[in-house]
Amino acid sequence: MKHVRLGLIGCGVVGSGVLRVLSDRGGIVGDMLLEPTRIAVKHLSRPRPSYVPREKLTDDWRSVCLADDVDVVIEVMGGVDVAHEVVCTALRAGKPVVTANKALMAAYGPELRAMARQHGVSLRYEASVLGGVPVIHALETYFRVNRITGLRGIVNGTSNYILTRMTQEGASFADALAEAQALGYAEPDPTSDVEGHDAFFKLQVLLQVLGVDTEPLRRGALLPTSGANSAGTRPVAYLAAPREGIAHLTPDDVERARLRGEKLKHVASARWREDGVIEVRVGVESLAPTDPLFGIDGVENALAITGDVVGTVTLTGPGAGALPTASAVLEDVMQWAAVAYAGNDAVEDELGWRLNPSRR
Ligand SMILES: NC(=O)C1=CN([C@@H]2O[C@H](COP(=O)(O)OP(=O)(O)OC[C@H]3O[C@@H](n4cnc5c(N)ncnc54)[C@H](OP(=O)(O)O)[C@@H]3O)[C@@H](O)[C@H]2O)C=CC1
Ligand SMILES: N[C@@H](CC=O)C(=O)O
Repeated sequence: MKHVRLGLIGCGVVGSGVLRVLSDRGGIVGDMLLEPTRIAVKHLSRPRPSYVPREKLTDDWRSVCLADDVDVVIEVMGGVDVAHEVVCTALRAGKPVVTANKALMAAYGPELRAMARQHGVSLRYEASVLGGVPVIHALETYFRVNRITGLRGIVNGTSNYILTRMTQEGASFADALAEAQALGYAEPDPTSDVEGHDAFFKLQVLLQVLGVDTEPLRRGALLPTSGANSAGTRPVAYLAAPREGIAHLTPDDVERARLRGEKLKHVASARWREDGVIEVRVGVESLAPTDPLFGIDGVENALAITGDVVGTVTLTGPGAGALPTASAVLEDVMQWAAVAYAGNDAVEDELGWRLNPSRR
């Protein structure tokens, strides 16, 4: 049995979820023994669940990234600036990294992937989009025959949970948000969820996986009235309308949609145009029962991927929460381990093909 030593940076909702899964299974996942050897947190004295090995806690994340007894660094602390330093430190030290951090990947994805390649190590981020649903894996390894022409989804569990509770139970926005926080769905700062930032980050990560230039999105750039054509070889994405969240919605808005037989949903979408420009929208839509996203309720997420040959394929599943996200994090660890320990180079080639133009 192969022994894989994990260094966790962060032990909140997601980090604790990872430790709970490992504790429940005695560390054995497939043919690997996964052992958390070091765990970095911010507040050493904070109460933790019983399955968190307190003797392994430190408030020095750098020592975890550089430790000889850490084979893989798992970044589940959130935020951007320190997380960026964490991931760069680990990659430069030759450690593979698994992260759940979409804010980080939206801002620094291209740089971090390049750094990982330069140092010959793996960087995986399945948990950053759609929680437990393997959508990044699907986009990286499948859809080669198809030219993708559209992505459309409900990609923020907190917003969907709030809107569902308001629609079905008449709950107040504040109560539903408090529930989403208690259930571990919301970001440490839930403004990111309810103002649409989180969904926007996730769409940027997905577009990056598909080789799209997301730099204008990072700047919040709206589609120029002219001259938006892609001059280069890569498609370029722009916002077709300002990003919108759900925080401005009133109970009356929700009720009016319900009386029409519709539901208000927070939807993120990207549409590929013939001229190489991709139009991105992140905002509220009133969905009719015929819409494939109409039945996606609660913390459930969905992504409809449209290809020119297959038509539309929709992936759905739990979009947030400790265990679904821990599942995605540990699947990434196992994906890396399959390459590193089983010598299965084909897996690495599969996962890297779309990001490395020489493999296209
Ligand atoms: N919650 C979810 O459902 C999902 C979350 N994610 C992503 O996962 C990441 C973590 O989210 P979540 O677990 O909910 O967040 P939490 O706020 O629950 O946990 C954050 C953890 O990071 C630790 N931390 C913060 N700053 C530092 C620091 N400087 N050094 C060391 N540790 C630090 C905190 O320490 P302490 O405990 O001491 O405060 C805490 O343990 C985010 O990027 C989020 O976007 C992705 C998918 C789903
Ligand atoms: N806060 C996020 C967590 C998962 O990415 C959400 O609600 O979707």
